[in-house]
Amino acid sequence: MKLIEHPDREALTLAVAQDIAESLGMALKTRERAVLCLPGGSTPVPVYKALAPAPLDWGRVVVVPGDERWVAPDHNRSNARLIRRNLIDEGAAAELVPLYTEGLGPDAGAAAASERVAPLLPLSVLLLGMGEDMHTASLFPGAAGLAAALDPSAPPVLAITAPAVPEPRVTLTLPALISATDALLMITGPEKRAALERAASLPVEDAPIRAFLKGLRVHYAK
Ligand SMILES: O=C1O[C@H](COP(=O)(O)O)[C@@H](O)[C@H](O)[C@H]1O
Repeated sequence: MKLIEHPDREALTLAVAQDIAESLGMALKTRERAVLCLPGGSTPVPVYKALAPAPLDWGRVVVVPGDERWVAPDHNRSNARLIRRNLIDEGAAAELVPLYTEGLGPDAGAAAASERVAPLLPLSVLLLGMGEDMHTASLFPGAAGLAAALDPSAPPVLAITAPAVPEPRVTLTLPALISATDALLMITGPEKRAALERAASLPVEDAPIRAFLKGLRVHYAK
C-alpha cells in the first residue's frame, strides 16, 4: 500500500479525481469500454463532481456501484442515486449499471445484479471508501454473509446484513472487487487513518479493508 497524504480535503478531492481520470484514460487505450467501480457514502461526493468534467470518452465508460443499500433508486440513501446525481448528471455521460432491482428482495436481487456485473469483469478502476469500522464496499466486520462474500469463488454480487446499518445491503464480493486492474482508496480524518493502520495487523474478518491493501494507492487528508 502507498499512502499519499494531501494538505487538505480540497487537494485530496482534486488529486483523487485526477488519479481516476488518468487511470480511466489508460484503460480506454486498451479496452473498448472501461469499467469504473465507485463507492457510496459521503466522502467521495466532491470527487464525483470534480471528475465529471474530465475530458474522457465517457460514452465508453460503464459505472457500477461497489455496494448498494436495498432501497429504491430515488431514496436518499441509494448509492446509485448519489453517483448519478454527482457524476453522471454533472456531465459524465457514462452508463450506470445499478445493483438494485425493483420488485426483488436482496438475495434474488443480488443474483440478478450478478448477471449484470459478471460481463463487466474485470473492473478497470476501483475506488474504495472505508468506514471507521474498517468495512469497505458493504463488507462489514461481523456481517451475516461476510464469509461468503470473501470466498474466492463467490459470485460477483451477494446480499449482506450488517449489525448497526439501517437496511439490508448488496455488495460486490472480494473476487469481483480484486479483479480491478487499478485500485485506490480515499479516506479522511485521523480516525480512519488510525483504523487503516490497525487493519494491517487484524484478520480480514475483523478488518475487511485488509484484503485490498496490497498495491493499493491510499489518498488521505485530515
Ligand atoms: O455505507 C457505506 O460506507 C462506506 C464509507 O462511507 P463514508 O460515508 O464514511 O464515506 C462507503 O464506502 C460505502 O460505499 C457505503 O455504502
